[in-house]
Amino acid sequence: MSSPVAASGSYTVPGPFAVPERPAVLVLDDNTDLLLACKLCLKPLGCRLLTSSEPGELLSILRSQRIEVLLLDMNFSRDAASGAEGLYYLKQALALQPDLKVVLMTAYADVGLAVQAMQLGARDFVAKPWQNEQLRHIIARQLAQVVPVTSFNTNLINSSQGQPLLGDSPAMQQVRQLIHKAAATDANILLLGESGTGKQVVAEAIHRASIRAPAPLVCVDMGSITPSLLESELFGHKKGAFTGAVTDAPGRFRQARGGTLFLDELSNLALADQAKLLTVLQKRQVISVGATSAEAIDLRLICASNQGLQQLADQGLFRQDLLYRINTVEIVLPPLRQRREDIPMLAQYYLAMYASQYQRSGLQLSSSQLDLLCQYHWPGNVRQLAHMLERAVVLSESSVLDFSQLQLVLTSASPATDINNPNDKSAIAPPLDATANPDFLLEQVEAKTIRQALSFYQGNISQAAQALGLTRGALYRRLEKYGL
Ligand SMILES: Nc1ncnc2c1ncn2[C@@H]1O[C@H](COP(=O)(O)OP(=O)(O)OP(=O)(O)O)[C@@H](O)[C@H]1O
Repeated sequence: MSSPVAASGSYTVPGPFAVPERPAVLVLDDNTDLLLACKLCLKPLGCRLLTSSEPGELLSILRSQRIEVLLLDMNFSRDAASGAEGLYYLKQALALQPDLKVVLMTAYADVGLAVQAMQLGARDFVAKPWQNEQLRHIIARQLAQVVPVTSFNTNLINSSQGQPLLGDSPAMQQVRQLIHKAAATDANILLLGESGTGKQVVAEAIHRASIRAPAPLVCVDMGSITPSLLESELFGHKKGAFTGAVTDAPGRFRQARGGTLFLDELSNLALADQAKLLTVLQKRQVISVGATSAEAIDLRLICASNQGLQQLADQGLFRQDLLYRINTVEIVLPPLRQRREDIPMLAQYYLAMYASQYQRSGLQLSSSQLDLLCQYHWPGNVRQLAHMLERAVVLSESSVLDFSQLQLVLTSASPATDINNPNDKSAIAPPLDATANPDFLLEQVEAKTIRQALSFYQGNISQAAQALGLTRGALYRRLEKYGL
């Protein structure tokens, strides 16, 4: 890829991916050291950066120039800790510029304040002290909403604007370091880890932190593509190439031109299709179905799998040469039960997010309930935790969240397990108790069948969903419901 960074430092990606004007981020904090740290941290995003230590200047800055994102401290006066000043300036800023994307800087304990701020219109918050990578992702996520990258309206492409990668445990710090190193290169990356550990979040983070960020990130769930259409979906087709090909279609490789192609659930690829993918990667050229000439491709490839691809290669189910081609950098996402110290932060984040979304102010997480969350073994990882918080926010009748209404077995902590290891069954939750209420028998049967399907397909969500006649989304909802 030719470098898109011009001498001025502005992005000049040609063609449809050009960014018309650099958006501006204003950082407002009375600590000048922190302002400098923010400048250095956010510089790689390529946006215009303004800083001010004078909250009184906020409105005049907003009146004098276009600001897209405001990173706002909550306390300015000496010894102030209530956050009232931050809320005051937040309201003022949004009254003047309602589409301003405000990210607040809070202390960890300020979850109530963060909820209040998000209800007033703040878009996100970042807990101090932050990891640089985390702050960059949070701001990049807001910028992504004002700098439209080319998007393709199909169900194979994730339309979300991204999710900050949370977690400061030693395991996640190692992941961040790898992301940082890999993002700076154009290397192919393989993301491994159980379902729900954040592989897609990491893929988005790598894309956003890379030089290819202004171009599209195209996500393809290999498990959801009909095998007979795979070649056409990935490489495109010419009009008339087969019945139903009524127009030319570019295919995902071309759609990701200049950017990143994320192939999720790669273990679902049949051996014959693996050979085709390998040829494309070796030659760095694609040929549409029905076309006669090849076209060069320029993209970064990120692949993901919740099954160990080396194990599959050892069993002859995955091509070793393809594995070597895609795993230049390999990042293994740890299961949540192996980084329990991240659970409070994740729980608070999702509590604030869903409380804001469902307009439930004043919700609290008691320390005993938080302990329960920290003890649970979370076979569905962060996805399950997020769903659990959402459900608790919706169902809770008092201001203190209560997880007892949820049909999850939160009482027993299971040992650390590896879902990629077929011999390791301890990630499976204990069975629900039918004797407590015979009406649940039908649900028991459903839970058991799902467990069997998961065990049979060795944790492969797409294959299990297909075998059960469910969409992946419907299967995820059931996994969460039964605590599987
Ligand atoms: N570190 C994290 N910080 C914040 N949210 C996270 C994190 N990891 C995962 N999530 C959330 O959990 C959910 C699942 O994440 P994601 O889709 O990235 O998992 P995955 O490993 O790709 O799962 P699958 O293998 O099933 O596709 C998403 O809602 C995502 O936002």
